[in-house]
Amino acid sequence: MSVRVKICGITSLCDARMAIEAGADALGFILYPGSPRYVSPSSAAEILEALPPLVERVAVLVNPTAEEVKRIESLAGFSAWQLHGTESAAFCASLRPRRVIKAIRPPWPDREEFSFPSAALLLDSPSSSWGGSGKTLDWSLVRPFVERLRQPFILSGGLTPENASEAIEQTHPFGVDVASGVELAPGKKDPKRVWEFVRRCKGT
Ligand SMILES: O=C(O)c1ccccc1NCC(=O)[C@H](O)[C@H](O)COP(=O)(O)O
Repeated sequence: MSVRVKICGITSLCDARMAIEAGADALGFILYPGSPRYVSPSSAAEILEALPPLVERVAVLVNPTAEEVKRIESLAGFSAWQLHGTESAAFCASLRPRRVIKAIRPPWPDREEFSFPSAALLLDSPSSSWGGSGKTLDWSLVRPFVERLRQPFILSGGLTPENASEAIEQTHPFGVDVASGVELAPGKKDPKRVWEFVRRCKGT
């Protein structure tokens, strides 16, 4: 099975279409106003409405309230919810039956904590910002942690077209996620790097 690829930090329809054409399985929209890749829920909604089917549409949030999730849900057709802050396992579980992707960073939390079936874990690198840091995760920390996980995991943190193959070989993720490694500038994707990233990840 080829590795699923999520291109994160999409801010325009043009970049969304380009990433899908390149072979991305999922697109991430950062609804956190502090991010240089911020897109408002209403702008994201316009992009989502113009997209073809069979593409995962991921809302990326930092410490949202349940009301905020409901408000965004009423505006835009997201298919998964990526939580990038300090959300508890109980909060993630409270969002069921929505599909939740919980971002975590080393030192890893107790693996039992996030083992409910609707969740995937996204392993990101330690950083002083919430995400999109471009810092590479120490891949040697991954296998010992994921060995007994019951759900799939997504590798992220400093992935690029140049290091993607090695990262996948070392960690065997279900999926990979990239933001800054395929950009011309924060919030603007580089088509050449997106295509090359997907090609390296899927081995095509
Ligand atoms: O990218 C951001 O600006 C961001 C801000 C706040 C929360 C999450 C954010 N990004 C989420 C992602 O899924 C990134 O792809 C992930 O952190 C990896 O980023 P990068 O190291 O730049 O590939």
